[in-house]
Amino acid sequence: MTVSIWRYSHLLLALASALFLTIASLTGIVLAFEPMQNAVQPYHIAGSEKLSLSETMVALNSSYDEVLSLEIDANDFISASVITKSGESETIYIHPKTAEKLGSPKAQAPIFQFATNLHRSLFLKGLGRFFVGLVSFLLCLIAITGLFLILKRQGGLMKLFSKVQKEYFELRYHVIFGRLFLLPIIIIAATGVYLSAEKFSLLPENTTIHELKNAKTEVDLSIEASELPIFKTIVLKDVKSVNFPFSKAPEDYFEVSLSDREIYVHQYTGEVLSEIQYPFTVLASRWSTLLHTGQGSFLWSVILLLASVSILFFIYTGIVMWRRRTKNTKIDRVDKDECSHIILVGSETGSTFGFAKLLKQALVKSGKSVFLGKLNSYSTYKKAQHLIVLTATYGDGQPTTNARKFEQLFKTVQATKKVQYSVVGFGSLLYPRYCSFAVTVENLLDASPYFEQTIPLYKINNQDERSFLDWAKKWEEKTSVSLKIKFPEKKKKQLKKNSFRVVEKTDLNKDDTFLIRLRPEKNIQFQSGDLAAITPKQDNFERLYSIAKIGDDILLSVKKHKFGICSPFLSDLAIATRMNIRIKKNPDFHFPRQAKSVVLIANGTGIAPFLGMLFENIGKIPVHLFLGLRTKKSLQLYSDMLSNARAKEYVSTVNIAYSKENQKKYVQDLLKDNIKIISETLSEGGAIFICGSLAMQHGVLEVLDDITYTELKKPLSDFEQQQQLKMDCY
Ligand SMILES: Cc1cc2nc3c(=O)[nH]c(=O)nc-3n(C[C@H](O)[C@H](O)[C@H](O)COP(=O)(O)O)c2cc1C
Repeated sequence: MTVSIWRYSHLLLALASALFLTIASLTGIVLAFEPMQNAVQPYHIAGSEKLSLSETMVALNSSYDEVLSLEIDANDFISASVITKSGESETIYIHPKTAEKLGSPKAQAPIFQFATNLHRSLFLKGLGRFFVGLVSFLLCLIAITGLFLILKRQGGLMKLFSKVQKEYFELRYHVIFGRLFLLPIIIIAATGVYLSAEKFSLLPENTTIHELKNAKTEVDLSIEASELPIFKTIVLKDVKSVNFPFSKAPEDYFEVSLSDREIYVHQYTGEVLSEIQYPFTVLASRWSTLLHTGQGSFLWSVILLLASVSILFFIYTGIVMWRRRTKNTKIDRVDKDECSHIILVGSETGSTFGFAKLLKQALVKSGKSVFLGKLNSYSTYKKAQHLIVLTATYGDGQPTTNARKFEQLFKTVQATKKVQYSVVGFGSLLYPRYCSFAVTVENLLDASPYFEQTIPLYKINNQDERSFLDWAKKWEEKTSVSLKIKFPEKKKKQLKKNSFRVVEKTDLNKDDTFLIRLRPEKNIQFQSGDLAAITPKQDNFERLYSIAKIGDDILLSVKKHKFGICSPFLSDLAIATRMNIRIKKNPDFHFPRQAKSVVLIANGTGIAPFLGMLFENIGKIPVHLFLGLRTKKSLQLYSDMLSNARAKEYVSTVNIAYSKENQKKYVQDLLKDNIKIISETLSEGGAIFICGSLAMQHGVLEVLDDITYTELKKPLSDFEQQQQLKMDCY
């Protein structure tokens, strides 16, 4: 079955039951506290499970006038109905060894009574119980469809717990918590269904009845039951309840309920007069109650509590995801034949539509007429000049549901005029066939004489906004159409501002690049690879720079852009100037001191974090640096630090490619010359870090993919899933 069918089933089931599930979860949360509260009552005596029933009987007989019954609940609290020496009838918790009264069972607290009624029947008696049973069944189906969706997303059972693709918060944590709470939720739902089925007598009835043997009546009446061998061999752990004989008459007997069977025992001979093995339905019912209510287990009630909270979280995040998807996929009605710019989208969960809408807005702002549609609606476009395809890839390189017909349509719809095209692939490096449907579309368009490529296929990992802006810049340069794409401001976590002082700054080199060293005025915690968020005085926009930690200072490598704002601002700072910087932790980009080996790949100013990381390599693990620069002179800025690191054996090899020297070389070429280092690092679980421009990242990823396929017979995605690939590109 395709992903979309699972997804729609999951959504429909969830929508159908959301209200009842909310009530069931809220009351479930309240009810989870009941077994927790019970479990901490002081009525359980450690080690009592190992005592024999006979020992407790002796203690009871000597302490009370008469004993009517004994019960051991899920918390291992032992209660007895007794008539005391003063003739009062009482039900009390007892000490199993001394039969001393420990307390009295209390009635259920009103809050738990209320929650139980609402949880079980919504105060609607039979009808309510039916609904609750039905919703439990739907929850089972939701969990099962959810499991399939997670398996599809993660690439199978073996990868269930591997890295989850970076997405917006609600989707990402729907998946992360989904795989964590799936099992408890299935258990809650299945036991709920079982208990409801039982209430509606849908399960086979337990019809076995005791057939009593003829009990001996000529017996020695002086024998104490507690002395009988049978009661000495039964341990309290196995006892559920005991009904003591009504009278001393030999015809009256003990009714003993054990974990797996019920026995009637002659009170003078100990003979088993009848024995019934509990059928499966009784045991299943007992287990369902325990698992559904958490009775007797503090830990399980905590898990039930968390699972109930998680259901509310799934309802909330599910609604956010659904709203996002429907909002993004709403298409406005514009005549396709009137537009000069056609944007066609392949999107499953709506995020690609989000990008397409921003693109459309930017084009409209530039005075273009734009049609935005799905790839499945591909047709002829009378006035089209540009076609831009933005498409995601799903399920091992397949198109999205709304792009499935495109290939067929493209072959049958007869194009009528020449159109410029550009394809943007949205995908994730976690999947072996990265953006492969976009490649299919690119190839189809490329092969058609009616379509002419504006810029080559551009692949975007994890809906990265910076990459989309990079594509837009490239497209803009080629078409001279201004694209002012603005992503909506995200709510940023307010990071603490720290005051820094400029302590060192180099002159600009030939590439207009400089190093700037800033010292915090207070002691602060950060690491190389973290990000410095800098807001220049001239505007209010924050820029992120990957930092090196040198001593306690931060070191930035900055390229001054003529028409930039932040880089000229930094370049103009005088020594000793104070400024505020927020430090954003970037734990996925920290040097792994425990790794067997590390490869660092950078171009230009992307070397900055590595300048700090090298000096963290105190264990002197093999570290190979691959660096792409423009000219030999570009290296001067970093050469002292690199020589120092080499002298201290913090770096094993430094490989540099110059793109503007006679022998033009890029960092990708260096990797091709050092296949062994790359494949060994990956196969022994080491990490590869990439920092620098997005264009470099694209080239490097292609080479790495080739190396893993040819050398290790695995796709690069396998290593991305193992979190061996760490990237910070811009
Ligand atoms: C179940 C599933 C399968 C996926 N398969 C691939 C794949 O084979 N190749 C790829 O590059 N990306 C794959 N992705 C990633 C998506 O293409 C990527 O997240 C995309 O940005 C989603 O866009 P949308 O929200 O518009 O559907 C997959 C994602 C999911 C959830």
